[in-house]
Amino acid sequence: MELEVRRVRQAFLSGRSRPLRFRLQQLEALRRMVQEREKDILAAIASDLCKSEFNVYSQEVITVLGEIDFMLENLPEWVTAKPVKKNVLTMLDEAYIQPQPLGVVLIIGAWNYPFVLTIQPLIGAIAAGNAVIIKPSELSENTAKILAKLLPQYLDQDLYIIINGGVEETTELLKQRFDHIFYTGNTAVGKIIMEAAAKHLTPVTLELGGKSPCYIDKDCDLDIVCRRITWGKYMNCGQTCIAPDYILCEASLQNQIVWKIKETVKEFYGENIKESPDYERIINLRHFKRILSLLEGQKIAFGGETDEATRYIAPTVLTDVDPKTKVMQEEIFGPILPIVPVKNVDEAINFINEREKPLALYVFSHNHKLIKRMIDETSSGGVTGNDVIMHFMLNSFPFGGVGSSGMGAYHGKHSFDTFSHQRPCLLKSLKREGANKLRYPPNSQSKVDWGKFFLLKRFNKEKLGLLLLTFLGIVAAVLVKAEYY
Ligand SMILES: NC(=O)c1ccc[n+]([C@@H]2O[C@H](COP(=O)([O-])OP(=O)(O)OC[C@H]3O[C@@H](n4cnc5c(N)ncnc54)[C@H](O)[C@@H]3O)[C@@H](O)[C@H]2O)c1
Ligand SMILES: CCCCCCCC=O
Repeated sequence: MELEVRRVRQAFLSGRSRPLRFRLQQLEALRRMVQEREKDILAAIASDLCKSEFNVYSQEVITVLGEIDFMLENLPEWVTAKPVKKNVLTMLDEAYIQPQPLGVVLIIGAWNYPFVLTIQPLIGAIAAGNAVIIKPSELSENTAKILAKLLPQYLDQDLYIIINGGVEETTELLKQRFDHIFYTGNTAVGKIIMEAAAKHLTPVTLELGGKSPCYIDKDCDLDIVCRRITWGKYMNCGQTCIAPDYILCEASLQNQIVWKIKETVKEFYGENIKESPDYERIINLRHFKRILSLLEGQKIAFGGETDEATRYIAPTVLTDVDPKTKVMQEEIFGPILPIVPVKNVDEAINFINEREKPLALYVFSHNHKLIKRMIDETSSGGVTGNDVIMHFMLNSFPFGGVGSSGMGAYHGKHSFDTFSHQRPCLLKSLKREGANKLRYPPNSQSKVDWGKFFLLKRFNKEKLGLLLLTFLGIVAAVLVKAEYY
């Protein structure tokens, strides 16, 4: 590992990842890889998650291609230095912010959307001019293999390398020094990553998980609400970081919600869900057993059928769920949807605020004020009102968690910023030394007064015009004198 990281660092130090033209070429090459090897990529992801190729394309590939296009279009503007507002002390200087690459970045991907969650941060890291080590999740092994095969065929082989492996390899990798670590996965491992990063004072972006609540107000169109929730909950068999984890609603709505979700499940996946090309499977036996254990002691309103051999768990809804039970203590990350009755919106807000900050929050209501109130009085990584998942799709939004659901964010310009250092650059002249006398010792009351005048704006406004004119006169005189000599 040490040798590999050193090789990548050497490549970064060569400076070739920095020019805009090079970054654009690499992003174009990545786009070519996705387009030319689409079939191989679709097949690998489809086999990891028992997913139809249509679903792979619309859930992962489209986002990657959209992100590359967005970067190609905007990067020339983002990389340019931005002049900043100046103060009296710097009014004659050049002052700007220059985004610069951080250096060697480690990206650790997750298995549930193994392509987009690995490649989308890579796009940002390349765009910002970094060298990158990519560690895909070992659980989606076919995607990890195809990435290891294809990336070196299209991208610079020294600047962007892929290291495959599990916990042992990741642990070894984390001993090395990076300039940024970008991790997607569960909160427990997030803490391991942060601890390892702290040893080198390496900044981290942690894209973690949590229990994302869904509040359904009684003033809403339940048919539409249940259709949207059903789509977001059972997509990828519930293995989506921003899937609605549980529903909060008044008890009187519970039966209708159950019935409408049941009908929608039938409409989406047919009578025989196992046969549906749109219904995925649980990634492995460990997760399958973990999810089954969440059903113990619960009232199953519908669903609950399982098949260990194929790791099938039917879309399931639980009613009258006690918040103290296991299903409400950990992120479900599977196709089980508990409904927890609450008295009203106040109780729902308290319920959310008493728990860890979720990655997403969903509120359904015709009442715009109620949605705004929910937003104002709670905290979560992102919010969508009257829908689910959709805030992930808008790349002008920063995507990320807050509190235990993560830190930092990415997508679009936010990715570029995450992987850049915003370097303040102040360029002064060696002339005009007279104007600097104010800050050199010996200090005095009059210098302090002038400092207050210029920097703190503690002045009598009526005299401002006169003083400003005097000051400009002095500056002009100093300038003329400096040029003359
Ligand atoms: N915020 C997001 O964008 C996002 C996206 C996807 C998943 N998630 C969250 O991820 C979780 C599910 O993914 P997961 O954690 O099962 O993914 P995972 O098991 O694939 O782990 C993610 C990465 O961590 C590495 N890893 C695992 N154990 C490790 C250890 N002990 N030390 C060092 N590295 C280790 C793995 O090799 C892998 O590359 C859920 O909580 C979900 O909400 C979040
Ligand atoms: C179209 C759905 C994409 C959702 C990606 C969510 C990333 C977290 O798991």
